[in-house]
Amino acid sequence: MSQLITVATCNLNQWALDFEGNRDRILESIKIAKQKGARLRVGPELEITGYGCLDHFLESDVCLHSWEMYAQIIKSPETHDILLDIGMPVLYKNVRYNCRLISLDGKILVIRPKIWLANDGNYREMRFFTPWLKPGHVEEFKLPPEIQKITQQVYVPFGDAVVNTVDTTIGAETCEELFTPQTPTIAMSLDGVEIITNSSGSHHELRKLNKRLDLILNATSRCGGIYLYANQRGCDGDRLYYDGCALIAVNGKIVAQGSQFSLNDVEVVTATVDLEDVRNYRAAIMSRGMQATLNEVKFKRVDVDFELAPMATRFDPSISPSKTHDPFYHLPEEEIALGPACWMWDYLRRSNGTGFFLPLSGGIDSCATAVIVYSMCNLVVNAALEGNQQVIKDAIKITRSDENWIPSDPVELASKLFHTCFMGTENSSTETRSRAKELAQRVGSYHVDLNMDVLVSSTVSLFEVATGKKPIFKIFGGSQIENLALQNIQARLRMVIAYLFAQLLPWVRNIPNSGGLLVLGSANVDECLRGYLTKYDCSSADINPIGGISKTDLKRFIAYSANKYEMPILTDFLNATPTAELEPITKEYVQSDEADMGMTYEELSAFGALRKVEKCGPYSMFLKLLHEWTPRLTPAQVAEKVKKFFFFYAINRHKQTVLTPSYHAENYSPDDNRFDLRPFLINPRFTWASKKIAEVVAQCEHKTDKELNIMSID
Ligand SMILES: Nc1ncnc2c1ncn2[C@@H]1O[C@H](COP(=O)(O)OP(=O)(O)OC[C@H]2O[C@@H]([n+]3cccc(C(=O)O)c3)[C@H](O)[C@@H]2O)[C@@H](O)[C@H]1O
Ligand SMILES: Nc1ncnc2c1ncn2[C@@H]1O[C@H](COP(=O)(O)OP(=O)(O)OP(=O)(O)O)[C@@H](O)[C@H]1O
Ligand SMILES: NC(=O)CC[C@H](N)C(=O)O
Repeated sequence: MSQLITVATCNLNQWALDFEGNRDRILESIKIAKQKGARLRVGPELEITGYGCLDHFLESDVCLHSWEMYAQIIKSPETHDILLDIGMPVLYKNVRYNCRLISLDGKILVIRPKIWLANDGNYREMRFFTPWLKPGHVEEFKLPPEIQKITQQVYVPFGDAVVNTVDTTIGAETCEELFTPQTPTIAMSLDGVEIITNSSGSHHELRKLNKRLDLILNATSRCGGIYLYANQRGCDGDRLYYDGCALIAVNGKIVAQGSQFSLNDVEVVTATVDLEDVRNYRAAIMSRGMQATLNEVKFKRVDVDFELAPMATRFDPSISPSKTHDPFYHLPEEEIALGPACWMWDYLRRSNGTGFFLPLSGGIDSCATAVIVYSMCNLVVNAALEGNQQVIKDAIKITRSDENWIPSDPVELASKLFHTCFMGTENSSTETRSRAKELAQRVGSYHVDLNMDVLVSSTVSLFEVATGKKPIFKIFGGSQIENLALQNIQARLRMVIAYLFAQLLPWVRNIPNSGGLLVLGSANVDECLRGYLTKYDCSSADINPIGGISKTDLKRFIAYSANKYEMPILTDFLNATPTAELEPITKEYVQSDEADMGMTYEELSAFGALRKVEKCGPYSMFLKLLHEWTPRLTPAQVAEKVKKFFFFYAINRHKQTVLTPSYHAENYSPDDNRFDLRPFLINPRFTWASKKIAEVVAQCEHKTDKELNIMSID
């Protein structure tokens, strides 16, 4: 007979160190889970502190406040009558662990420390936590005195134990553990654990969700079982956007999937599932049965007198199992429209900002940034119309609006919080100026159109007076160095103007009690990688929503937005050649990004992925591209391109150290702060690798060893 149970997992928008806010969102999720009839509620990893506290985890205050919040949660009668799986750091024998605390009715059943910590890419868990390197091992943990008074317990099991209810067995897995070759799910499921919880702090990256879902579906398809995935969602204080997508899977099929991007701070996902389905599924696979019989890992079971299916002995026609459905994925262009927009909203409300200021050039990148702000305004309006009180409250606070105001039109909202500025010089074309103006009108931003030639010429004159030398552009006979200096001064002055306007525009507009605006930067990931930007110019902003996105993806996003938001002006941006407009335009010469860089944006994406994702140095990148790009290019041309890429990457690496914090979106991001740790003084000629590349080129060109005069390299 079927044994139906209702279980809940959730996406919570936690904020690092916001103990009370985090507590309230946890309480809210428990309340909703109970209202939906769930008997088990799972929350995200380190939900009490917020996942991204980083070195704050080293402060004993963080553990103390975690216990204080935890005590308030489990002591409240509203959180009783449901099994709770809550995440926080715990200090045991002076060692800090990243833990799950499973409790019922104000009593702790088990504390399960994370065994396999996340320590690559964006993650540094080993800096703050020690892994519990003893799978299956359990010890006794003496609770802090204040907690003893609340739970009436002195010792609780600490380690890799599972919970036995009257009717089933539950085990916890934490985020990264799902990504390991030998996931805890395998041993637990072979030992008869039927429900596995996974509490995550997992960030968004374009096109990554399928990896997470594949792992969950694959694990539950091979092992059978009910899998509850919980995740943090939102910007909890840095470059990452945790992308929720809480879900419930049974035997390789999804029965409930929460949203990936949303402005809802608390989203509870429930499903009604049948324990008998797990048993039937597993018991029908004989090979699995043999492995289970031979399995030596026996988990300590912590018994609790509680049923997940209290009515199982009687058929209840009002309860029916949730239906299975296919996984849902957004298109990458939708991910760009939604992820950075949600991140910016969290950033704006949590930084107590008044709005954004964006230097709008009439090119693709700043255009994409503007459209993301517009997308944010759409999300806010939709959430407000759905009655999201938190969003309405935040919107009123940010825009200093009347307390009865409800955002109902994205253009109106943008007109209150979004400011754009075209900063023209004599090198600007009328096309870029008018494109910027038209886009600003369409999205509703408060737009300033100015000319800054007087500023540029007076700065150059000052230099002339001080040194007696006058730099001139290359096309008028100047040297490369003069040409660069004349470009950079325009770009850098734009940054100074941007900060001045960001500070004073709300004052100009008589916005009451306003602070300044956050300055938005819009250098894309490829420009950053190649260093095709001026250090401390408009790329130096407060935050950059597109700094982790490739030019190719930004173009796809603009094409998608032209339809989605009915903005025909966006096709003009797509059709324009990307140009910095820092050099004079003549009949024979118009500056172009790709010509200037000596490589295309498409090539940059390929170099970027090979360097970072495939871990290629110059030599192995050359070998890989040799297979891919010949015979379209000769081996010598491939070698030239690879060397050129590494040359510019190396000479400009220092720029990464001061890049504006950007939304992390791309797996080949060169972000120096967290994701791509490299030296910033590198010999750009990579001499030894270059010799080895030359050797292969010669070999391909059928030259003899003698002709080559090859050095011994073994
Ligand atoms: N290893 C190292 N460690 C630390 N600093 C280092 C350094 N090497 C140079 N530097 C310093 O870096 C500075 C040179 O870098 P930087 O001032 O950026 O100047 P630079 O890289 O020489 O020129 C900027 C480039 O960006 C291009 N660009 C394209 C499109 C748009 C824009 C724009 O801004 O709108 C710019 C522009 O055409 C030009 O090719 C100097 O102060 C130099 O001393
Ligand atoms: N005329 C301008 N007015 C306002 N801002 C500008 C102007 N030119 C450049 N900027 C700012 O400086 C940034 C870098 O300039 P750059 O010319 O490199 O742009 P880009 O990378 O081609 O981006 P875009 O496609 O937005 O022009 C732009 O994204 C924009 O924010
Ligand atoms: N918090 C974690 O363990 C996260 C690591 C994991 N690889 C992820 O990206 O989801």
